[in-house]
Amino acid sequence: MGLTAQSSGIHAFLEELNQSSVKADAIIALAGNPNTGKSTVFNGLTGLNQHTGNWPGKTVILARGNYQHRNKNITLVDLPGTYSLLANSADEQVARDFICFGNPDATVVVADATCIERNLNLVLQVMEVTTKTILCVNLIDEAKRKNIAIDCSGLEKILGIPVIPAVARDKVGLTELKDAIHKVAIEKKPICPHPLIYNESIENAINQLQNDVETLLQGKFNSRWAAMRLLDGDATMITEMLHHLKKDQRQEPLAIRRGEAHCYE
Ligand SMILES: Nc1nc2c(ncn2[C@@H]2O[C@H](COP(=O)(O)OP(=O)(O)OP(=O)(O)O)[C@@H](O)[C@H]2O)c(=O)[nH]1
Ligand SMILES: [Mg+2]
Repeated sequence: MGLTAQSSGIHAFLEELNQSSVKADAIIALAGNPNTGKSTVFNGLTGLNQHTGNWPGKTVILARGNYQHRNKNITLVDLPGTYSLLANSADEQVARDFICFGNPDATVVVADATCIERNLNLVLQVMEVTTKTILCVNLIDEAKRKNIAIDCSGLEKILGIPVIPAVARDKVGLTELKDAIHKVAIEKKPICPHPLIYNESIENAINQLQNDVETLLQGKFNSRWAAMRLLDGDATMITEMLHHLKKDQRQEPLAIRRGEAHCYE
């Protein structure tokens, strides 16, 4: 596919996904801190049905692959490892842009059970962008070896999202993960991530901006999260949002559909 300045990045990647020979019933982002086992989860789910390519316009390699579960075709996108959505590197920008603007049907964050606190930073950020977040707590075997026990059902209650324990290297937990993805991305099972509440002055500033931001974005992406990025003065994010809005005025959104935001019980 020929690339132009306007078709580089997220839009070109979505066009490529759209033109893929396998038509997806759902597109799932696989995110997480570096070295948490994302690719092991990806390989465990997709087997040999994979394709690796460059993110258009950047020297970042991305793998995407497919699997079938309950007669549905699921496409997984294995994103580069990232500590934060407040992107600094090209890798982090790619992961951020796909989660924030690619509108995946669900985002699975793979976390390392041996250092869950550090990993939860990204989980909380993803939950601020999308309600359709699933947490996969991987490396449970390593955690056990270190006498660390993770209370996944407790985490599920605190966060308000599905939490699936896994040992991806031994394919443990992958069926449960596929079931969770099915519920969120295909059945549109309601999820209500518990929102992070900031101190009063920050919340006031967000509230002041959010209505105007909502008018501008018209539901294209999360207005609370966009208002926070404006308050941050995150220049690369603001540029990307503007680019995304201009692009949307010229053409209809591509293959990725908007899901409904509901509550997970
Ligand atoms: N013990 C154990 N090791 C695992 C598990 N899952 C993955 N690993 C190992 O952890 C290492 C990193 O796994 P990857 O799948 O490459 O991790 P990643 O998140 O894709 O890494 P980056 O793409 O570099 O961010 C590899 O050596 C895997 O074999 C697990 O559940 N238990
Ligand atoms: Mg990897």
